[in-house]
Amino acid sequence: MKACVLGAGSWGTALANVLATNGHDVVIWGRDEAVVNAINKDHLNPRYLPGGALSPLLHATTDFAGAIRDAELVLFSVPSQALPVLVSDASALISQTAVIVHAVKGFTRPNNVRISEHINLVMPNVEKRLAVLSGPSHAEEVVRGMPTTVVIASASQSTAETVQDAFMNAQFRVYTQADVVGVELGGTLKNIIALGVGLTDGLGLGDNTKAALMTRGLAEITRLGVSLGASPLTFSGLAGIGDLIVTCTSNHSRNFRTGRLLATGLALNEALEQIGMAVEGVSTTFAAAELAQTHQVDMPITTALKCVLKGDVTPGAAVRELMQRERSHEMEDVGQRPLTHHWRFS
Ligand SMILES: NC(=O)c1ccc[n+]([C@@H]2O[C@H](COP(=O)([O-])OP(=O)(O)OC[C@H]3O[C@@H](n4cnc5c(N)ncnc54)[C@H](O)[C@@H]3O)[C@@H](O)[C@H]2O)c1
Ligand SMILES: O=P(O)(O)OC[C@H](O)CO
Repeated sequence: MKACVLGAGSWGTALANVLATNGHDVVIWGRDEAVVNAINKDHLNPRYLPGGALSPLLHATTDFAGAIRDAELVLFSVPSQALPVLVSDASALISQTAVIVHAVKGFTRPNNVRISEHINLVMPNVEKRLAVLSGPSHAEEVVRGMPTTVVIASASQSTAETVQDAFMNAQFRVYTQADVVGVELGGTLKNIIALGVGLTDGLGLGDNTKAALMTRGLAEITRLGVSLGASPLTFSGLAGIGDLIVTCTSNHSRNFRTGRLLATGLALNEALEQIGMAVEGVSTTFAAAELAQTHQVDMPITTALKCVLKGDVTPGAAVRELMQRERSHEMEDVGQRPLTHHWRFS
């Protein structure tokens, strides 16, 4: 299969490498000439994946149109903020029969639209050729061939299976799913919770706190997901709890590490500069807080984190506020729960 990967950062490089290892004819497009040259000459991407040896069959280019031309599979793998321009630029170049995949974990801003929703708006009639790749998968481990499982969701079973076949190998196991909304939202919303868990780690709080945030975080992202049309079951799968675990417990996670840096007193822009890569959880926190308001979904952790990111409250005060809300029944909020808590600082 002739495949084109748009985005030569950590995830685009790791996924392109999986396709190249599987024997596909892969070209990866990047805007940074130094990264492109390193992939072609040294079979490395030291800027984004230090030490990860790449397949010598993987070819990189800065020629956007040339990369897309004749591709049977086009994969978008850039941060969500870069996605809309890229989709607009690529839409007229992508073949009418190509399968389109995206691996982006975020919303478009400021309208808070899911990425596949955005692609469907810009490229009408692609829904049956469009798939989402998500799940617990740090690029650093994928490029080293560590056993990894992901999920491909599409409105078309045949498209999902085509993409499954393209990526699947002995180290990279791919499941299919029909719940596009749930798979997209699971991978996107877990980043909020990873930021929060990183904050508590940075504050020196314990494992009880992390487990509480992960569990109650899953409850609230599921509530929002269900109100946006996702199946609650998807949140107990790879794109839900699977990705939540890997992001909240790993030093590879840029979201987790950003939270930890914020707890040391760094300003948000300083923390993001230090990470130097996509930290989707920041814009996702604001997007989710707005969606929660619109859909009247109770998301106390997201609301507290939004206030911390805005600098309206310290991380310690946010934890205290979360712990001292009015008493509640754990399973009362499996479905949608109306907003009840009035935030002092929201
Ligand atoms: N890194 C991972 O392990 C991982 C795993 C799963 C999903 N994701 C998701 O994949 C998406 C991409 O993240 P990443 O980890 O590759 O980020 P990254 O920071 O490692 O790389 C981003 C890449 O996008 C490029 N880019 C940024 N702005 C651009 C623009 N305006 N136009 C063109 N290219 C631009 C950068 O040059 C870089 O090559 C994110 O939504 C992320 O959540 C990442
Ligand atoms: O490094 P993060 O926090 O963007 O997480 C990467 C992946 O989404 C983990 O599945």
